[in-house]
Formats: sequence, structure tokens, C-alpha cells
Amino acid sequence: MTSSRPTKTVTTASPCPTRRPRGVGARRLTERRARCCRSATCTDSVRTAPVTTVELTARSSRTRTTGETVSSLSVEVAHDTVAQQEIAHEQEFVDRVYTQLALSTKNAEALAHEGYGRGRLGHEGGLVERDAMVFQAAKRIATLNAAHEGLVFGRLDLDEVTGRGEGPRYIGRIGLRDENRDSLLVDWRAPAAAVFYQATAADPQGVVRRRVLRCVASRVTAVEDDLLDPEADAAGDLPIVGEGALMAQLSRARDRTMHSIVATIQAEQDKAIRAPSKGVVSISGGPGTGKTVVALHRAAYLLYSDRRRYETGGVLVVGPSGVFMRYIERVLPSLGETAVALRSLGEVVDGVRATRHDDPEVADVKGGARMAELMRRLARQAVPDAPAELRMYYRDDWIVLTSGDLSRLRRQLLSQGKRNRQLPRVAATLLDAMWRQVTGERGRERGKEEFVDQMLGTQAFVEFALTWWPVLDAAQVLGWLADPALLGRISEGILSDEERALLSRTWSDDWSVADVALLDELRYLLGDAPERRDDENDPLAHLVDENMPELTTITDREFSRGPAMVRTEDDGYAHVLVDEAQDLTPMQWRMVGRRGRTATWTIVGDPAQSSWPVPAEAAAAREEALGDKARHDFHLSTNYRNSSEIYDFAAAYASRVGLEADLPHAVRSTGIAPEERQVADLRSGVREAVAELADAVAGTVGIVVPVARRAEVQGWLDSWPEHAEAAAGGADARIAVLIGLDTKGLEFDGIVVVQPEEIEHESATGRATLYVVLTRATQRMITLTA
Ligand SMILES: Nc1ncnc2c1ncn2[C@@H]1O[C@H](COP(=O)(O)OP(=O)(O)OP(=O)(O)O)[C@@H](O)[C@H]1O
Repeated sequence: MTSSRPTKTVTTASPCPTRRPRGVGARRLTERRARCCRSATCTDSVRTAPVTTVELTARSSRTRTTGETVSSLSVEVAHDTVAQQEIAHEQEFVDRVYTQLALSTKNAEALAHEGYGRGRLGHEGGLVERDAMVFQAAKRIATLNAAHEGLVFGRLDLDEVTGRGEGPRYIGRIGLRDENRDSLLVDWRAPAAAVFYQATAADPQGVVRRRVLRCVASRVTAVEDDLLDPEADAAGDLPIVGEGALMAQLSRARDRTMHSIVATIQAEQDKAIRAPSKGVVSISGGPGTGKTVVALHRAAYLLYSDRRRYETGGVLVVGPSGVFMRYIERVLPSLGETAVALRSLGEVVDGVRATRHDDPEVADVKGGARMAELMRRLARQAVPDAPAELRMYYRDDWIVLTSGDLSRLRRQLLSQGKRNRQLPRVAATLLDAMWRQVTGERGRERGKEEFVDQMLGTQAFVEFALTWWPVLDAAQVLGWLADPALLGRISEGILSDEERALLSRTWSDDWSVADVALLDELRYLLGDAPERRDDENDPLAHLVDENMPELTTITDREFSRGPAMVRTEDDGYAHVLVDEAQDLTPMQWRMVGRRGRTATWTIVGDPAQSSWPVPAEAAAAREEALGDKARHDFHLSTNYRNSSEIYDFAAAYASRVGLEADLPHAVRSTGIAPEERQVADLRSGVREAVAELADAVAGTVGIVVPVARRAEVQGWLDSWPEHAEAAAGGADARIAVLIGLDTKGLEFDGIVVVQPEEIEHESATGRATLYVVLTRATQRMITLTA
């Protein structure tokens, strides 16, 4: 372990604000390490590199032989021995925890078994008991199973006052008690675990030593210590080992999924995670500051702290794309939480799954706030294929409802509420208007009641009513816009001719991500149809079922795609978490807002990374979605993703092109600056750069290309035999080709940026997209220009 450490001094970027100078030699170095806190402004713990092997190992093993001359070798041996002893010691405890976990799982299984037994008692109470017991047992088993990996990760040694002789306090992904019901493991979200994240050297809060245990499955592989209060350990009884859990965690190779940071949450992040659940919590910060991962831990925290409310009401997590949702999907289950709906913006509406992106200029039109008015007009239109007038003969009279009459009746019905909710009133409204035209003596004499009876028994009338006012589905209504004449008519004063031309070409294929917000708008404008058409005021109710299928129009059949959407009344959640919030269009804010009318919210974003061209409009829509809920703002200031070399490069770009970026401080240096290469042949340039990065890093490599080159570059990659294995596996491939927008929220160990200028000029917000791309690499980055 020690042999691979660097032996050169790397200067500290800024001194730890909490550091107090102390003695000299090995002891001094121990103190210096120990004084490093988890404050984001403290760069000591992460930037102070080892000074020499002797000093470093002396520091790490805390060999208390002050005054003695020790050789490098002997100190290293001492260090390794101490570290191994500590690991062995922790392993004993971890083994005990896993034994208890197995026992708890067995108990939960026995409870489920007993529950099934109750169900066989043969009375209703037994069945209710069975369901409750089996449900509780299943939940417990799922939690215990999910927590298996890295179950124990933290240990606190407290001072005498705070610890009150309780011994070390161990922190884990879930809480566990031993057979005597004594606490064995404290859930990381419990108040008793908060000091694990919040204690600093300046304010140790009773913590003498904080230890992170690194495990592979149930095996302890390393321990990493912070001595927060050396004075409380004046006798030096607590060994201090390791290089710092945070740096170890940050330097790990990246795979295609995000991991929980439960062992290394930093103090400023912890504040946002544990913020009270009221109102809206906004988490801002530049690239790589942990906004996403913090928000996910917050969701887990909320579920823990108010399980009844959030599990019953539901937690919705909204992210930019399917790729991103797959990237984050393992974080919450690894924290024992599975009851969360993860939806990309194309999947927010139940029953709809859109992945296709429109061209930027089309998406900009579809996302604009003015589309709300367009949808309002659309929802009031006559059904395109419905008959334009009604003609019936009754006794001595021809009754004619002209298209003008029908328009008036449509407006009359719409003035009474949402379109689908009017179904029970349709027949009566038509019949009233028709009855006014019955003037012949025979008709009047027999009265309205007989007229109504006769009409309702007439196939032509029933067919007309059902076709004129069918139950409308949002997908079918949005499909009406494929007709350029209709689009032209209703977009008067809203869209320009150019915009109309752009849009009319887009609704012939499957729904795009931007269409989903329009569908949702229509769902709410149209309203839910009455649950069953058995309303006693609806004279057509008994006729509907047998008539409906035949009366569906051609347009209906063409544009009703996929499974039916769920009713709007089932849309609400108890908590809504929006990631990459800077990218939501006004229409998407309206859609997400409807899910959180009575919810608490967590909103995460960085305006400089926004790909929406009219920020003021999106801000207004966001304010409307959040209403007058109280706001609580948190800001994260440290970049944990990029090496400082890569982030400096990206930050310089942001300043050069005038992005008003929130520039965080990147804490990890690799000594390797990004490379800007000019190449004569792009294909061989990409091949070379990819090979180089694939060799240099252990984890993932992303090739980011302009939209127009995606297929071409993917073709190149597929044809290179040396990368065949790494490029296989679709979303899980180690080497992948992506466009700029698809990189949002993701990260790779190495990034090759192909033709950055083209990416910049791809859309009105291309500079922000390129800034996002430049902030995705953890270790190495090469830009290629041909
Ligand atoms: N306290 C921490 N300990 C270890 N790793 C961390 C910590 N905080 C953040 N990270 C890591 O830093 C990386 C960036 O985190 P994340 O993606 O949440 O940042 P972000 O602010 O959402 O980034 P962006 O806005 O650029 O998409 C992730 O790999 C995450 O696991």
C-alpha cells in the first residue's frame, strides 16, 4: 500500500482554516493530517500530498516513537502492521453484523411464514392479518437484502462526555439491533449518525476519531481515519491509518452507474440532505459538486424520517434522459429504498415512454410557454371527423343543427367544465336544442318526454352524439395537429409561418420527449371521463359500451398509441425531486408542477449548464409550479468529479465564451492537463485518442460528437477490432459514443471531444452544452479538431 504512494511534495492549495500549528517531526505530521476537516474550503485533507515515504507512513501509522530515529522500512512495516491489525479488528465486528443480518432475515422470513398461516384460519380477520404481516415481512426482507453490500461503513469514537462509555458507534446503510435489542448498527440517516458527517476538526462535536471502513461484500479491505480531536486522545490510544476516505472514493474508476457516497458525504452536502422536509429545497452548485448524488441521498433521508408520508404519497425523481435514469437507478436501492418512481422527462406521464428528441429548433418551439394557449385552443376544437351537422325528421318537422349551432352548443358545454367531464350532459344539450325546433302540432302535443325517448331509441341520433362528443384521449387530440390546416387555424397569433412549418412535420411519427409535456397539458384540459358511463343524468350511458368501438374515427385509430394514460387524479406525489432543473422547459415545469401541487420538493440545478434558450420564461414557469411554498437554498462549492486540471480548462472556456458560471473548487489533482489536438484525419485521430485513453484509465471512456456525426463515429468504433469488447453492451459499454446533450449528469474517466466547435454551434445554447461536455471527465480529456 505504501509503496505506490508518491514521494514528491505537492503544495497545499490553501491552508485548512481549522488548522492549528503543532510540534515537529512525526507527531507534527500526524497532527497536520488529523487537523484536516471535511469542510469544503479545507484543501488540506485532499491536496496535501505525502511529503516523504518516511513522514507519510509515520503519519499514517501514528508511530508514537517521538525522538527516536526510525528508518523508512521499519516505519512502513509498522504502518502495515497497525493497518492490518485495525482491519482484522474491524472484520470481527463486521462479521458479527452479518451474522445478525442473517438472523434478522431469518426472523423476517419466519414472520412471513406465520402470516401465511394466519391466512389459512378461514376468517376475514385472518386474511387481513396475513396481508399486513406478509407485507411488513416482505419490506423488511427487501431492505435487509438491499443493504448487504457495504453494510457497515463508518465508526465513531466519541469523547467521554458524548460517548458516555457506550464504546464505538458504528454507522451502516440500515440500522440493526442485536439479540438483546441493543443497537449494533446506526442507520446513516438517524440523528445519532449525523455527527459522522457534520463533525470537523474545528467543531468535533464529541468525535475523537472518525473511521471509514472500506469493504468488498462482507470483507473489510481498508480503513481510513480522521483524528478530529487529538486532545481528547492525548494518550494516543487510537491508531490513525489510511490516506483519507474521500480521496480514495474520488479516485476510483468509473463504471456506467452512479454509486452511493454514504461513507463520505461532506458537511455542506449533509446539510442539504438533512434539511427539513417543508417547502422547496433548492440545491445549486457548479459541475461535479454532488448535486445529483446529494439529492438522491436526500430522497432516502426523507423516506427514513417520515416513512408513512413519503412511502404512501410516493416520491418522484425526474431526470433529463433514460440514459441518466439508468446511471442513477442503483443509488436508492443500495440505500435500501425501492419505493421511488424514477422518471425521465419523456416518461413523466403514466403510460407514455418517449425517448426521441426533436431537433433543437423544434424542441424550442414545443417547450415554450405559448404552447399552453395553443393546447387550450386545440382542446376546444370540434372532432375533425365528426359530422358537421345533424339532420333528423320528427313527426312533421325537419330538425337541423347546423355547424354554427353545433359550435355554439360545443362552447356552451365547454363553459361548464372540462370536455370529457361533460359527457353526461351531451345528449340532453343536443335534445334541448332540437326540441326547440319541433313546432309541428303532432310533435308538440306528444311532449318533450316522448321526443327524447324516441330520439334515444334512434340509431342515427345516438351515433351522432357519440361521434360528435366522444371520450377524448390526449394522444388522439395532439394527433389532430398533423393536419396543417387545423394547426394554421389555431396557431394564429401564436406561431410564425416558419414555426408552423417546422411543427407540422413532427407529429407523424412516435412521440418525442417534448411532446410528453403537451400530452400532459391536454390531459388536464380534457379532463378524465367519468369513471363509468352510468351517470343517472346521462341518457346515453347504457348505449355506450356496445356502440363505442364502431364509432371510433379514423383519426382516433391513427393517433391513439400505446397503453391508455392513467387518470389525472392519480398523478400527485408527496415529494418531487427534479434533477438538472435548469433544462426543464416552461411546458415541462407545468407538467412536473401538476405532480407536486401538495408535495414537498427538492430542486437541483446549475443555470450555466442550461440548454433552454429563454431562462426567464422557464423561471416564471418554475415559480408558478412551486407556488408560494417556502424556499430553502443550499449551495455546494466543491467539485468532486473533475481533476483540477480538467476543471480549470472547462472553467477557462466558460469565462472565455461569457457563460455566467458558478465555478466550484476542484479538489483532486492528477498532474495531467487536458490535451487539445489538431488532427489531419479525424477517423485516425479518434482511433488513436480512444486507444490512448482506454489504456490510461481503468474505467469508462466517452466519445462525445456533434449530432450530425454520431452515426459515422459509432460506425468507426464498431469497426475497430481492438475496441470490440469494450464498445459492446449498449448502455453498459465501457466505451460509448454520445452527443453533447446526452452527457448531461453523466461522467467518464476519459473523454474524447470530437470537433468541439461544431458542438458549440449546434444550437442556441451550444456553448452551455460544450461546457457540460468539458466537465464530464474524471481523469483524462482530449479534444480533437480536424
Ligand atoms: N462526498 C462525496 N464523496 C465521494 N464522491 C462524491 C461526493 N460528492 C460527490 N461525489 C462524486 O462526484 C461526482 C459528481 O457528483 P454528481 O454527479 O452528483 O454532481 P453534480 O453536481 O450533479 O454534477 P453535474 O451538475 O455536473 O452533472 C460523482 O461521481 C459523485 O459520486
